[in-house]
Amino acid sequence: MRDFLRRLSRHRKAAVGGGLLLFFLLLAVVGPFFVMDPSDLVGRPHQPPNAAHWFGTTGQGQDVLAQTVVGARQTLAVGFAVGALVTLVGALVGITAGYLGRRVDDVLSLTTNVFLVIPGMPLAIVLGAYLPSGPLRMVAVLTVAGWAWNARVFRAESLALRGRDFVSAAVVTGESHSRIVSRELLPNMASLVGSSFIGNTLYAVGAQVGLEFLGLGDVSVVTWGTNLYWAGNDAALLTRSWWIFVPTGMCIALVGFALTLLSSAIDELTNPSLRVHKPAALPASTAPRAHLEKPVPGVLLRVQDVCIDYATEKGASRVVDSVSFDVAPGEVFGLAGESGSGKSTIGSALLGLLPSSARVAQGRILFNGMDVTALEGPALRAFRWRQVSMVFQSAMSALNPVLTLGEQFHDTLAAHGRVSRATSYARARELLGMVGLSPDLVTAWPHQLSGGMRQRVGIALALALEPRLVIMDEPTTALDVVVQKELLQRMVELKQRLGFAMLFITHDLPLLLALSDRVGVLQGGKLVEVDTSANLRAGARHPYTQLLLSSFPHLSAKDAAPPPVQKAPELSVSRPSTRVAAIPGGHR
Ligand SMILES: Nc1ncnc2c1ncn2[C@@H]1O[C@H](COP(=O)(O)OP(=O)(O)OP(=O)(O)O)[C@@H](O)[C@H]1O
Repeated sequence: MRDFLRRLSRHRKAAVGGGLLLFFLLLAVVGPFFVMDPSDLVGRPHQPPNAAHWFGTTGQGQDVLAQTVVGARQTLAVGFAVGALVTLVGALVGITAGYLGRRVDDVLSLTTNVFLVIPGMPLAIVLGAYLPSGPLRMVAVLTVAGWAWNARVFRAESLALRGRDFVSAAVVTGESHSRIVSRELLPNMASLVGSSFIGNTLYAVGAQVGLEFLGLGDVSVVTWGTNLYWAGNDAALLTRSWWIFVPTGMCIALVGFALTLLSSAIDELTNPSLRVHKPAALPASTAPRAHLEKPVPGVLLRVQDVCIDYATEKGASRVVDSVSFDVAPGEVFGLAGESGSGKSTIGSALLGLLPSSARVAQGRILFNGMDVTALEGPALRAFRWRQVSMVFQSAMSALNPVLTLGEQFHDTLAAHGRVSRATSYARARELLGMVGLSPDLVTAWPHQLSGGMRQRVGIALALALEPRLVIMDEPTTALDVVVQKELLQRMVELKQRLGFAMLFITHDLPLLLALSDRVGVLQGGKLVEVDTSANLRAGARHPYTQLLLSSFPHLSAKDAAPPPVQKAPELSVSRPSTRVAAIPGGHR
């Protein structure tokens, strides 16, 4: 929390928004002591700004400056009170419904939905007509009209958090509901509470001014809303007395602007994908930008001295360091290394899929002589999938949940040329059959498939345009060993049939040795060893490769003795999984 507040204080939008808001708060608290009574008739009506009345006078001869300053007090007080109450009631109802579920959720959700279908403004007008006048009426009316959509947001968030491991852990350790809500759920919703409060305050200021402008507030009290009400009543527009409503209008707009900036700053600080990194965080790329050169015979992909940096708050962080390797046409090249060694980052760079916070700072990635790092726009889109495709790590989330499989194939094929739906579906059937699935699944939805089936669909999609290289980024993670084995067998058969090259990324070195022609081993972003699988099996040279190999259990007594391990320099190896996959003709 302290860290968040420190970052908030350094955020430019938060500083501007917070500064503006502080100014208006000071104006509301201290300002009224320094201006004349806003109700006194102090001059002639409709006087433009002059030395005695800096903002001029109203249609009745009151001082506009005094009305603007004094009006801030009640408007902001009601705004913040409603903001806090709407957030509190919404959070209470939403979290209770989402966390407790079942009956409680049914009742609270029904109540919330009833309030949601009643339009807010008419509800506020009706309630306003019956409640006794005064600022408390405004607070009550706006809270009743505004809490429901907030409850929806909090319910959704607590439903998402309720299923998380740390909440389950708290439940099984016997913690009380109130403790789980206050210690586990609420701290994880701090940013939502903050941005909801600011959004609700913005709603409250706008709705309050709107109601008062319509004459539904207490018109005898000076607020920004009643200032506008009286400006309308005194024909300020007809008499072109702009000074009567412009100052109040400007104040409302500036408070809205300040609250929006604060809300946006909280979003940016709490949502990693919105974080803005200073351009200075990444040094200029020194990668040459040659677009095309003569392809080298026997080399399909050439990764040449590639360095990749991520922009972080502490500056550029190098996660791939001077990596070089070649992949020949039809070859299976394995990239191994512990978690975080940079494997997926390299895979993403090959397809131009690095996030905006990352960049190839040095080196070249040549695909058949074409510099992939220099590709942009339509050229990059045409290159992806037709030349190089990818099977993604997460079988569960790689498919679009709202499209049938046939539509996803059609999307892929149509993105690379005009193709009728009938042709796409025919090709989809053929590809599904090729990966061992029933062609009839073309009409199925992703949620109807198991993890293994979805990953087969992922492979079929990757082969749809017959690319020359397929990147397999941990394609069998989260699948059991039997499905894993079937899937890899199928991939090997397809590779032999179709002749594409494969870049296989995994931390499972024995699996790679069984599957690949050659293997490169990454440690901390550096490629420490590249050799044929046969040579690595016979005896890895680098201590890190030896350590990776020795960390897997062996099935036969002969293999049980690990290869001699030298002390690995600067090494902290997280033990990879103990999966052993038997591939036909593969490793041991
Ligand atoms: N957006 C990012 N910003 C900063 N650093 C990042 C970002 N994404 C990844 N990294 C860092 O880059 C390094 C390499 O990550 P990468 O995902 O390529 O590793 P990996 O070897 O594929 O790991 P895994 O097997 O767990 O997927 C890691 O240290 C990671 O923390």
